[in-house]
Amino acid sequence: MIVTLTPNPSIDRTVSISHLERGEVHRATSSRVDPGGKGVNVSRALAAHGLHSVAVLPAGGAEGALLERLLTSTGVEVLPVPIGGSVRANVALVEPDGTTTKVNEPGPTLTTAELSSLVAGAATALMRGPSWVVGCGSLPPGVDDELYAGLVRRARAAGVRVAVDTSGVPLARAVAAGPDLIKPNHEELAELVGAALPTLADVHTAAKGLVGQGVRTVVVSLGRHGALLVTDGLTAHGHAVVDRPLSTVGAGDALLAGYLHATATGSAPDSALAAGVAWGAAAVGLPGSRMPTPGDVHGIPVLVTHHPDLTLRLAP
Ligand SMILES: Nc1ncnc2c1ncn2[C@@H]1O[C@H](COP(=O)(O)OP(=O)(O)OP(=O)(O)O)[C@@H](O)[C@H]1O
Ligand SMILES: O=P(O)(O)OC[C@@]1(O)O[C@H](CO)[C@@H](O)[C@@H]1O
Repeated sequence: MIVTLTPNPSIDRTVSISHLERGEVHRATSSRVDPGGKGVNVSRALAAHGLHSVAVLPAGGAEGALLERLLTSTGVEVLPVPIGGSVRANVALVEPDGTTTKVNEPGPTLTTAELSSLVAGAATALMRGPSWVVGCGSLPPGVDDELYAGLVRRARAAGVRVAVDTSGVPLARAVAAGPDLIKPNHEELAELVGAALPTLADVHTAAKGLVGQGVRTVVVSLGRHGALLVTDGLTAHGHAVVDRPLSTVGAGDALLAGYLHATATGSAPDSALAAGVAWGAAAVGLPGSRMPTPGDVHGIPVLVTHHPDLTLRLAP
């Protein structure tokens, strides 16, 4: 069983349009609604692969009720923490070539009592002895930047492996607490280390530095350039080609879920990287933030190398 903590979940509406024109009225060609938020997506992907997942999240308002209903119907066990505000709604505008423009609301302000209940909810789920606990996504207004660092400390005290996928100050604080895994994308890693990282060599050096600071595993997602795994004794790069990208929303969450699923079922880190890259590539080929099933992932060829071309220049 894997526990996810999503402090700022969402209802994701994905709207397909023929071409984005600033300031114009657009007629959608189709639209879909998915339960959203990074940890929610990790839970959905795990459930789609038959692994039990418990999603801890604040729930309130009509969107919160919809989120709970949609998520439960995917097989995820939801541990909702009631809040007075309403869960946010995020919108993605997708053009035919897969170009995605996203608008994310800040989310409801959590009161001190609601935040305490959320932390207590995560602690209760930890007591159930999951193979991993994962804290993912942005923090809503009113939530302390220390939230994920606190989760890392609690999980370590409970002997549970802990992963964090977030950005900015909350990520820096979590790193200082020494998590087992972080999954920044290229931009989040650059922000974390305070430097532009134009080549794979730069990304590798930055990830190595974080391992030196006490992060056990760094998995950097690099969009169409795949993902780089760095631990104390291992560097591996995984890559898969996607011919027709439909939507990249949630691809990083699918990658993380694939990695966690593989390690939870006994895979070594480099095999887990291959699984993660396959799940991420499968997600890119699906509409909206639909999470891949085993059928979607099956047969996707992934190239894993321990000696990647570090001179590779990464697209911004
Ligand atoms: N165009 C693409 N072609 C092939 N694989 C892709 C492509 N885009 C993403 N992927 C796969 O999905 C993974 C995650 O993508 P990305 O780096 O965009 O994550 P992210 O920025 O965290 O996304 P999100 O926050 O929307 O979940 C990549 O590491 C890669 O394996
Ligand atoms: O605003 P955050 O918390 O950074 O990201 C939220 C979000 O964009 O992330 C998921 C995709 O990774 C979506 O389901 C959701 O809308």
